[in-house]
Amino acid sequence: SAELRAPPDKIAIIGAGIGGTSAAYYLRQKFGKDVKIDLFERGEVGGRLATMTVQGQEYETGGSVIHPLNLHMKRFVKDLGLSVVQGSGGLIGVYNGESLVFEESSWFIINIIKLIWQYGFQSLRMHMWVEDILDKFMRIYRYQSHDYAFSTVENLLHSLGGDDFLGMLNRTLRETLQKAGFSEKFLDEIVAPVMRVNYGQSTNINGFVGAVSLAGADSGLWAVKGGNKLICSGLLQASKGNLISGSVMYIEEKTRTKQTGTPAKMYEVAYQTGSETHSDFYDIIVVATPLNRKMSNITFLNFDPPIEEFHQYYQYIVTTLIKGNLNSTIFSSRALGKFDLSTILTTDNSDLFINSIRIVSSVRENNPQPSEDGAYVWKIFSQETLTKEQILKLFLSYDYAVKQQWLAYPHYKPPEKCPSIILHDRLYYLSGIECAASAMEMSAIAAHNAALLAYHRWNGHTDMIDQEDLYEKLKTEL
Ligand SMILES: Cc1cc2nc3c(=O)[nH]c(=O)nc-3n(C[C@H](O)[C@H](O)[C@H](O)COP(=O)(O)OP(=O)(O)OC[C@H]3O[C@@H](n4cnc5c(N)ncnc54)[C@H](O)[C@@H]3O)c2cc1C
Ligand SMILES: CC(C)=CCC/C(C)=C/CC/C(C)=C/CSC[C@H](N)C(=O)O
Repeated sequence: SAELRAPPDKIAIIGAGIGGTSAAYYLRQKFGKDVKIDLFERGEVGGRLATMTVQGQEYETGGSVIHPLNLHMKRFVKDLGLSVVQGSGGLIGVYNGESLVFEESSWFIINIIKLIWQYGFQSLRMHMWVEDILDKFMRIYRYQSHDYAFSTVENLLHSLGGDDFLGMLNRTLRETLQKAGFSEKFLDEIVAPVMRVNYGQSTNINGFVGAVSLAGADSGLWAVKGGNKLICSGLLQASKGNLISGSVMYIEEKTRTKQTGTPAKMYEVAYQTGSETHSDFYDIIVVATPLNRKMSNITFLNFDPPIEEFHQYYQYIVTTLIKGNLNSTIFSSRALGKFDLSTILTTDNSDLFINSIRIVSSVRENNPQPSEDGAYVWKIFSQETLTKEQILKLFLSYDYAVKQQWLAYPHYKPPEKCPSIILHDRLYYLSGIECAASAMEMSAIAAHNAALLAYHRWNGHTDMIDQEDLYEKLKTEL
């Protein structure tokens, strides 16, 4: 086996969302029990995995659904002894501002006939297109289980799907699907509404995130019982990481004399807790938050060459939870009691003030439970905060409304140039993977990769980084 250097004394992780906490978990696995791991978090553990309470029950307001083939998330749930709840099915409709252009039926066979009648076999072809991409995407688990790491997001994607995967970053989903022969009607009425509910954007997002978004409309989606953020607190605990509640302000490289008496290059992390400023020194840093002024506001001081400024614009989205009785007549002429849709998606129509609205279950239930008067909790995604007039238009009556604003995910604008993972010698950036696609599993994959990369670079194992033709090489291994 390859020779190992003494492990680092101290590692800092900035951000305790799913990216930061899974990085702590994998770094502990790689570097062993003696390294001190500090996680800096200025808000809540969980980050964009968060819940809000409506009349005593908690509901997801950020990252909510997990794909059945998201193997890191599945593994965390198993290792941490958590339970899952299955995504409730329910019927979906698509509203274009005037009428429902597509409406699911509770009869499976009627649905199939409807889909074929309206769109031919495009729905089936779309399913196969996504499945093919997912199939290649799954190669990452094999690479990571053999400890291989990548120094750029582009190298990682190339190892999974070659030039086709990189090409998807450079073209819009619409262009990609048009080339594949999908009709404008199908793109407008089925694909665009899925992009709006999942990423609050149009079909002009890059093809890769488009495919992830379509996977997010697959069946079998699940969530963590009690809230997805339980994974983050669980990983933090399992990794024996030390949580520091504070906001990191700057990082600077300095030469320090270690306890052994030898001088070493270390990173100073300066952070604020309340009105006090503190600082500490680290051998390795993993940045697990999007690096831009609005989101993390971290300055890199005196680096030579300087660390580039990141300007990725993040999409503003509002999640509103409302317990009430929907005024279904604005979507359909069907009598109030006969309206049976539980999700309404919308087409790309700038006159619409919502992206989607759907009935949700609390974090402890498999199925949504109405109150005695038949009111459900509805989750609405919108580009702006809903006004009282808009809420009154949507609901015949409502008891309660709460909202959460997000800079949710990158505003995708292909061609995408992904930020470097290696920002400096021992300074790693995990959130750059969101340029390809933002999802819980993407952050977990980036975290595993960053931990492997940090470990191999620390030990000089360059043969474990950016290996080409990995798929072919590993095919022959047992
Ligand atoms: C409304 C919404 C719905 C979504 N739905 C889904 C979904 O259904 N499925 C899915 O897979 N994904 C979904 N996502 C995406 C998913 O939530 C994110 O991709 C994922 O949670 C990102 O995790 P992260 O740890 O990389 O980043 P974050 O969760 O953003 O974590 C970064 C952390 O760093 C902290 N931080 C920032 N700056 C500093 C600083 N200077 N000092 C200290 N701490 C700092 C922040 O407070 C934050 O907690 C959704 C996102 C949103 C917003
Ligand atoms: C990373 C891979 C291969 C799959 C992830 C698929 C997935 C779960 C995508 C969802 C991404 C996302 C940002 C969803 C936001 S909204 C979620 C849900 N539709 C809701 O209404 O709350």
